[in-house]
Amino acid sequence: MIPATFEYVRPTTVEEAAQILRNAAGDDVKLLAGGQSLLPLLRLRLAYPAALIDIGRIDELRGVRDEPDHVYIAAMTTHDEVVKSAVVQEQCPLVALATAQVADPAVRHRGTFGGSMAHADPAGDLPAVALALDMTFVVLSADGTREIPAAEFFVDYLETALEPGEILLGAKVPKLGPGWGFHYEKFHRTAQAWAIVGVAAAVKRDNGTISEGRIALTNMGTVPVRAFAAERRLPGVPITNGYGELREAVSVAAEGTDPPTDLHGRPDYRRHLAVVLTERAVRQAAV
Ligand SMILES: Cc1cc2nc3c(=O)[nH]c(=O)nc-3n(C[C@H](O)[C@H](O)[C@H](O)COP(=O)(O)OP(=O)(O)OC[C@H]3O[C@@H](n4cnc5c(N)ncnc54)[C@H](O)[C@@H]3O)c2cc1C
Repeated sequence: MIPATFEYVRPTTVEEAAQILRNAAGDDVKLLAGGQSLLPLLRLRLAYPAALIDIGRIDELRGVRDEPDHVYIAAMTTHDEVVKSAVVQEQCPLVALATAQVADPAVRHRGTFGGSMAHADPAGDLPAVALALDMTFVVLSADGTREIPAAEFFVDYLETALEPGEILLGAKVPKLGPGWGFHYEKFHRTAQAWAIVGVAAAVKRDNGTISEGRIALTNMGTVPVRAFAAERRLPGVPITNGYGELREAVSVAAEGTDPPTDLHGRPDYRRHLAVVLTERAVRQAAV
């Protein structure tokens, strides 16, 4: 289908984009990042904004910065740039591991880190990573910048804590330091498909046991979910070949989730997958 008619503007600075957004208050205006989620919605006429603000030419919204206690990933950094960033690979490898599993190379060259977070698709791979790593989102609002912890950012299906007129500038990814291992386990039909269920795991190892773990689940509800019940059971689990204690610890991984029913599975199937994939993710992260 052909999208409904819309105005198109392409600012070159964040301030210009913010001004256009402010002037358009009340009108249905959308930011256009990589277009990989928004353009299909337009073509299907599931969205028909009066205007699109293309932020693709704003240089200050691109890039990765290595700061003393965090890595800053700017919103318009493409998935491909994130995967290839040496800073991301070294300082926050979970982001690189998960982003490498987003869609296919064509989508990764256009789609952006910030677009994935702002779109907040529960089947998207990066929101769960944001939760597992306790990222902080940096947002430009009418009164200046404000910060939103990942735990408060994803509000509902395709809905975030971003207010109308706000622009996601980027995210701070805390550096977790030595001893941590990471893995993103994704169960999908084909190599480039969306997750039926995904698991982001960060595990701290200490003298042959797990001393701390963080687990977040993709597509187990309308928003990504932290598997706190399983996390609480991880400290003290030995990292051995048998892993009987690990299996026992992660058996509660799906507790508190509300997975969807769709063509790819019912909630009980997804809960089963969440447990199996959590065991795999933690095991991989711990070695
Ligand atoms: C075939 C296909 C397969 C895919 N498979 C996967 C997959 O397996 N895993 C996965 O995680 N994703 C997948 N995606 C989605 C992809 O990751 C997109 O990149 C992502 O969902 C949206 O990013 P974008 O830059 O294209 O944003 P856009 O589509 O341009 O925008 C999405 C939404 O976010 C808003 N927005 C964008 N940037 C900002 C900002 N800076 N501030 C405020 N609001 C903003 C827009 O207004 C819009 O509402 C797939 C997409 C396609 C087309």
